[in-house]
This record gives sequence, C-alpha cells and structure tokens, in this order.
Amino acid sequence: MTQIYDRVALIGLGLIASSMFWAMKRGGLAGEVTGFARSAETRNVAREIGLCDRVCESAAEAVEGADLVVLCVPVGVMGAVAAEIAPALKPGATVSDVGSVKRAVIDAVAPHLPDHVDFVPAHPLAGTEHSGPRSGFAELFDYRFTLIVPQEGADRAAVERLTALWQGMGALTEEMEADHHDLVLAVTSHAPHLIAYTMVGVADDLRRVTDSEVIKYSAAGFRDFTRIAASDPTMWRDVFLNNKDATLEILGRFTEELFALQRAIRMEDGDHLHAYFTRTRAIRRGIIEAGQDTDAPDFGRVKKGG
Ligand SMILES: NC(=O)c1ccc[n+]([C@@H]2O[C@H](COP(=O)([O-])OP(=O)(O)OC[C@H]3O[C@@H](n4cnc5c(N)ncnc54)[C@H](O)[C@@H]3O)[C@@H](O)[C@H]2O)c1
Ligand SMILES: O=C(O)C(=O)C[C@]1(C(=O)O)C=C[C@@H](O)C=C1
Repeated sequence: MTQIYDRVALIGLGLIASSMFWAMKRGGLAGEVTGFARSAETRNVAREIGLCDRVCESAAEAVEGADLVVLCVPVGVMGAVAAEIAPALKPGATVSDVGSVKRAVIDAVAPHLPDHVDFVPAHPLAGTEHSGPRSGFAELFDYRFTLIVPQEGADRAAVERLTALWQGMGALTEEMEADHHDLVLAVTSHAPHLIAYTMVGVADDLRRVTDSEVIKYSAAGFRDFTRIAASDPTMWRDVFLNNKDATLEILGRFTEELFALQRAIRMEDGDHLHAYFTRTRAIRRGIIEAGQDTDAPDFGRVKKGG
C-alpha cells in the first residue's frame, strides 16, 4: 500500500488510537506516527509496547509538523484538547476526530482551530468493551463503516485523503451530515448501550434474590448485555451528555413501545406480541438478504477482493 500521510499525530492513546496505529503500520499508510496521552502511565505503556514511533510529553509537541492530527479522546474533552494543540498546528494540516458524537464535537472543536487547517470529523463504527493503550488491534476497522462528516465548504482533497486513510485501514466509508449522524447513532448505538446498562443494573439489583444465578445461567442475550455494559464509563457518560436530544427522542419512542408490549403481556394479547416479533425478525432477515451483515464471514470480501 502507499503512504498517505508523512506525519500523523494521535492524541489520546486508547482503543481507537492504538487500533489506528497498528492498522496504519499494517498498511504502510503513514511515515512517522507520534502520540500523546494525558496520563504518564498511558504514555509509559505506549512506549513499552511500541505504540507510536514517538510518544511525546505534550499534545503540542505531538502535533508539531503533523500532516494529520486525530483526536482520539472522550467526546467531552475534545474542545479542550483542540484549544491546547491549535497554536502548534502546521499550516495545511488536517485535523480529525473519532468521537462517537458529531455535532457537539464540531461545535466544541471548530472554534479553536486556525483557518490554515482543514477540519474533517469522522467516526469509525467499530469498537469493543475494552479501553486503553493495550486494547487496540490492526483488524478492528476491517469491513466496518467509518462515517466521514465533512463540514460545509470543506477542502475536497483533504476529505478524500482522510477517506483513503480509513479505507487503507480496512474500513468501508460513507459521508454523512452531523445531525443525521447523531440521530442514526442514537438508534443504532447510544440507546442500545443505555438499555444494556439498565438491564445489567436490574440484574445486579436482583442479585440478592437470584444469588449468582444471573451470571451462572446467563444466556447469550444477557451475556451480550454484560459485554456492552462493561464499556468505558467516561466515554459513555460523555456520549449521552453530548447527544442528549437525539438520545432522549429515541428513548421516548422506546419507552412507548415497551409500555405497549408490557400491556400486551398483561392482557395476554398474543396477536400483538406475535405481530411485533414478526416485524422485528423481518428487519434482521432484510439486513442479511441485502448483504449488509458486516459480521457475516464473507462480508465485503467478495466485493472488495473480487
Ligand atoms: N470504544 C469504542 O467502541 C469507540 C468506537 C468508536 C469511537 N469511539 C470514540 O473514540 C474516542 C476514544 O475512545 P476509546 O475507546 O479509544 O477510549 P479509551 O478510553 O480507550 O482512550 C481514551 C484515551 O484518551 C486519553 N485522554 C483522556 N482525556 C485526555 C486529555 N484531556 N488529553 C489527552 N488524552 C486524554 C486517555 O488517557 C486514553 O488514553 C471517544 O471519543 C469515543 O467516543 C469509541
Ligand atoms: O462493539 C462494541 O463494543 C461497540 O459498542 C462499538 C460501538 C457500537 O457499535 O455501538 C460503540 C460506540 C461507537 O461509537 C462505535 C461502535
């Protein structure tokens, strides 16, 4: 593969930044990759495991001379980090981020950036419940979508170059507008996480009644909930505080449906339950039939590899 950027700086060295580093190295996509994380412990771990070609002692030092700077920190601190790096950014550089929320990040970051850089937000739709510098791996983005969220009047060359980087890291890419992104992600990621947190919380509340049975006999569905509920608390606190309106909108609709199903159970309305579950099963089948199941063993390989 060809090198896309000479110098890349990763700010925040957790799951996403470390996966980006290994994926960039795998594809030979970047020359030197510098990195910075707020905690000395994380910086030391990064040095120990060879995460980044150079781990710097400040964010400003890491971005100096970089052609691409990617903010890989929790959504709630993106603005503060942008303010910190702004004076050190090289003219012509691209600044991007990987935040799970887009509108709030754009509003927090854009005002701090000088006119001589291009800001191209992005969001890889890939992750795990693990966090920190040791959790990343090169394959994380393979055949997963990364949404690119160009701003009005964005420099197309900068957008295309960042898109090429994500594709080089294995991702499928698509462009999306920020508010639309936040609504879509509220449905597909944010509300489901909140539901998982709630379900695991309920099980924990019942622990004394059920002893350790909830763990011992946990079926696949609940196990998936516990995996998701093990995700980083700081990241998810920030997601909900920064995608408040869309998440509340979706949760409002969710509770209405939940109450309707609750009532159907109470009234022993089997027709309602059956019709509902038939509709939801069709959605899953539709995803598979349209070839959009990114977990399918052959997903993307036929189209990409020929
Ligand atoms: N985990 C996922 O599944 C996932 C998926 C897609 C996008 N994201 C987004 O990616 C971003 C990073 O998530 P992650 O999972 O890699 O998190 P993580 O917890 O693994 O890593 C975050 C890193 O940021 C550092 N950090 C925190 N505050 C900082 C600051 N002020 N200055 C410098 N460094 C700071 C932490 O020390 C840590 O190294 C978040 O915005 C998240 O919303 C996460
Ligand atoms: O697989 C997981 O652990 C995830 O939750 C990853 C996941 C998601 O799919 O909801 C979580 C947050 C992101 O912003 C993107 C991806």
